[in-house]
Amino acid sequence: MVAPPDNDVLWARGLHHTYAGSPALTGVSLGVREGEILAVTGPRGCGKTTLLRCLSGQLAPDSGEIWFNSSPVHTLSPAGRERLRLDRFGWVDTEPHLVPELTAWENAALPLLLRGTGHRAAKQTACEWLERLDVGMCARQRPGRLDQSQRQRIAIARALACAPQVLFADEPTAPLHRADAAQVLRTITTAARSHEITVVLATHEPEADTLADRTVALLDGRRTGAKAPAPDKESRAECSLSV
Ligand SMILES: Nc1ncnc2c1ncn2[C@@H]1O[C@H](COP(=O)(O)OP(=O)(O)OP(=O)(O)O)[C@@H](O)[C@H]1O
Repeated sequence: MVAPPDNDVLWARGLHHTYAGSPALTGVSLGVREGEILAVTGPRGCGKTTLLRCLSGQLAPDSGEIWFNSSPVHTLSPAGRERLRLDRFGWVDTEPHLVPELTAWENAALPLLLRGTGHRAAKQTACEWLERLDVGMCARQRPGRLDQSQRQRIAIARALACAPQVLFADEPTAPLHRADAAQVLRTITTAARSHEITVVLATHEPEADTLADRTVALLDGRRTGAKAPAPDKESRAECSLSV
C-alpha cells in the first residue's frame, strides 16, 4: 500500500464496485484536501452515491483503497468504519430521514447523544445549529408539521452539530424547489467554510460549480475530468445566514 499525499484528508485509489455483477464504480481515484468543498456531478446512475458511500465507509468497495487522515479505511472492520462515521463524518441524504416522534432539536442532537455528549450540552449545540440554519423557531416541533426545506435544514443541523471533519451530502437539494435548493446549498457551503469542514457534495445543481472549490464529474462509474476553481469564488458572502 502506498500512503496518500499529506495534504489530502480523503484519498481514494482505483475504486471498483458492482451491485450483483452490474458495475457502479470502475476505477475511480481522487483526493480531497482539508477544508475543500468538492462537488461530484454526473448524470443519474453514474455512481455518485456509490462513491460517497464508499468514501464515508458506509460501503466497502469490491477493490481499491480509501484513506482518511493518512489511515486506511478499506482495511477497517465494519465496526471500525461505523466508529469512524460516528466520530468524524457527517451525512446529509437526499431525504431528511428524521425520527418522526422526536422534535427538531432532539433530531439534531441525536448524533451528539450517541457519542456520549451530556443532554444539556447536546441540546444547546443542536439549538445553536438550528438557529444558524434559520430553523431555530422549529426546535420544539416534530418533523410532520414542517415543510421539506425546514426538515432538510434540520437534517443538515444534525450532520453539522457534531463538528464532523468531513461532511458528505448526497444530492441534498434534489427534492426542493429551485429557490429553496439554492438557499440550502449555500447554507451548507457557507456553514462548512466558516467551520472549516471538508465537504464532498453529490449534486445536479448548476450552482455547485460556483459554490464548490472543485468539481469532479463521473460518467458510467468513471471520472471524466476535474474543473479548476471558478475565478470569482463565492458567492460565499452572498448567503444571508450567520453560519
Ligand atoms: N443497491 C443497489 N442495488 C443494485 N444496483 C444499484 C444499487 N445502488 C445503485 N445501483 C446501480 O449502480 C449504478 C450507480 O448508482 P448510484 O446510485 O451510485 O448513481 P448516482 O449517480 O448516485 O445516481 P442518482 O443520480 O440517480 O442518484 C446505477 O446503475 C444504479 O442503478
